[in-house]
Amino acid sequence: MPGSGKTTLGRALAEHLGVPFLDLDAEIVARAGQVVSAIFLQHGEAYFRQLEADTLREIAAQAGPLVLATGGGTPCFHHNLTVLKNSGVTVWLDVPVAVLTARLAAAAETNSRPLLATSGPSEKWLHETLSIRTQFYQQAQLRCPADACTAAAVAAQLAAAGIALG
Ligand SMILES: Nc1ncnc2c1ncn2[C@@H]1O[C@H](COP(=O)(O)OP(=O)(O)OP(=O)(O)O)[C@@H](O)[C@H]1O
Ligand SMILES: O=C(O)C1=C[C@@H](O)[C@@H](O)[C@H](O)C1
Ligand SMILES: [Mg+2]
Repeated sequence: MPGSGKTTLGRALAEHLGVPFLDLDAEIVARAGQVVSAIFLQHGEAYFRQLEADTLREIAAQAGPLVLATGGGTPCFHHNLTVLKNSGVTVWLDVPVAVLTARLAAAAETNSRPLLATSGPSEKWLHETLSIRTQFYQQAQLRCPADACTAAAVAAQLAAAGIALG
């Protein structure tokens, strides 16, 4: 979900594991030459979802281990969850709406997320969206609850499950 800590944890996990980190939204922005909000505004969500699906498939086809922070909606469109499952270990950052709301509000206050400051997801949107998306998120191989979303905790889950990267 937006604000669940994908970028923060993803970067830390990549460092912990000694592999590169990629952020799918950032890759989409680099390809499109436009920020995500501008892609949505100018071309609409369907266009963004196609770009997201295409970019994901390009990354999945790359050789070499990496940690990928997806967008919040990525696993819910264009059979992307199958692509993710077939190419790596999937991790669900299971963070309650109350925590997401507090984090997103704090981030908007610092103005680091100008879009959220004006039209970011409301608590209502977060509730409705999480309830629709849970069916996808819960298919992740690993689940990391909000209070245990650390790189070391995920690495320990990977080790306990006998999953080696490479
Ligand atoms: N485990 C955590 N505990 C407390 N705060 C956290 C944690 N992880 C991330 N945060 C904070 O929550 C906010 C959102 O984190 P982050 O940007 O990593 O989330 P995201 O899932 O990548 O968001 P987005 O959907 O915008 O890409 C940031 O202000 C970050 O500092
Ligand atoms: O949750 C979502 O649907 C999204 C999350 C962002 O990471 C972006 O991928 C985009 O804004 C859509
Ligand atoms: Mg992020």
